[in-house]
Amino acid sequence: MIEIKNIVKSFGDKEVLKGVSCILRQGETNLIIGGSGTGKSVLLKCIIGLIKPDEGAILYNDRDFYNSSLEVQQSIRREMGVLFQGGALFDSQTVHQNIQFPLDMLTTMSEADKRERVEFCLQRVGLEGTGKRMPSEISGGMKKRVGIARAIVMNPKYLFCDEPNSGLDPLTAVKIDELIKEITQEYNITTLVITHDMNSVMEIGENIIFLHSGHKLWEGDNQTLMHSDVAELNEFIFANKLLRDLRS
Ligand SMILES: Nc1ncnc2c1ncn2[C@@H]1O[C@H](COP(=O)(O)OP(=O)(O)OP(=O)(O)O)[C@@H](O)[C@H]1O
Repeated sequence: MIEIKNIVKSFGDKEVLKGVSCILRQGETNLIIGGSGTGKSVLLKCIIGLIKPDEGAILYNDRDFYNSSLEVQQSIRREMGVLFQGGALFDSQTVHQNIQFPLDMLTTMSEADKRERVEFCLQRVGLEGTGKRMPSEISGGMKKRVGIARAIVMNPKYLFCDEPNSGLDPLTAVKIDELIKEITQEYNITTLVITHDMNSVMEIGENIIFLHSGHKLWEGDNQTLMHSDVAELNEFIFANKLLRDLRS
C-alpha cells in the first residue's frame, strides 16, 4: 500500500499539485486519470522520488520516503518497477539484455540465475523465444511487453505504468491492460497506472483517482465512475462519444 498525503508542488509561481491525498491499494490496479496538464505525471514523479514535493508525504507500507535515510530510500527504490511511457528500451541492446539490465545494475546474481529470471519474465509476458531480437525488430505492443518484463524482473512490490497504452491499437491496448491487471493480482503488487484512456479506465480501474487542476476531485471504481455528480469528471468521461451514447 502507498499512502499519498497532502502533496503540494509548485514550479516557480505555478502551483501544479494543490494538496493531493489518496491511498493506492495493494493487489489492485490504481489509476490516476485526468485531462492534459492536470498534474498526473508530476504526481507520479513525486511518488517515485524523481521530484521532491514542497509539502506532504509518501508512505510506502508505512515508510515515509522523503523522511527516510538514503539506505531506506534505496531499498524502497529497489522494490519499484517502472514502465515508462515510450517503453524506454535501449535500442542497441537485445530484448534479453534490456530485461536483464536491472539485475546487472542492482544484484549480484550469477549469470545463470539472471538468464533464468529473464526467461521466466519473457514467458510471463508472452514473449518466449524473442530474447535475441533487437527492439527495432519488434512491434509497439511487444515493446510494451518487454517494458513490463523489465519492470517486474526485480519482483517489485510497487509497479508504476505511465500511459502504458499510448501508441497502441485498441486490441493490443486491451491485452496490455489485462497483462498489467493479471500481474498485479498474481504477485499482489501495488500498481499505479497513469492514463487518459477511457477503455483502460473501464477495463482495469479498480481504484480510480480523478485529478483536475492539481486537486483530487473524485475517487471510486469503474462501477461508480459513470454515475458521479462531479461536473468536471463527467466532462472528462463523456468527451468520448461512445460513452455519451451509452449513458443516454
Ligand atoms: N519540470 C517542470 N518545470 C516546470 N513546469 C512543469 C514541470 N513539469 C511539469 N510542469 C507543468 O506542470 C503541469 C502539469 O504537468 P503534467 O506533466 O503533470 O501534466 P499531465 O496531467 O501528466 O498531462 P499529460 O496528460 O498531457 O501528460 C503542466 O502545466 C506542466 O507544464
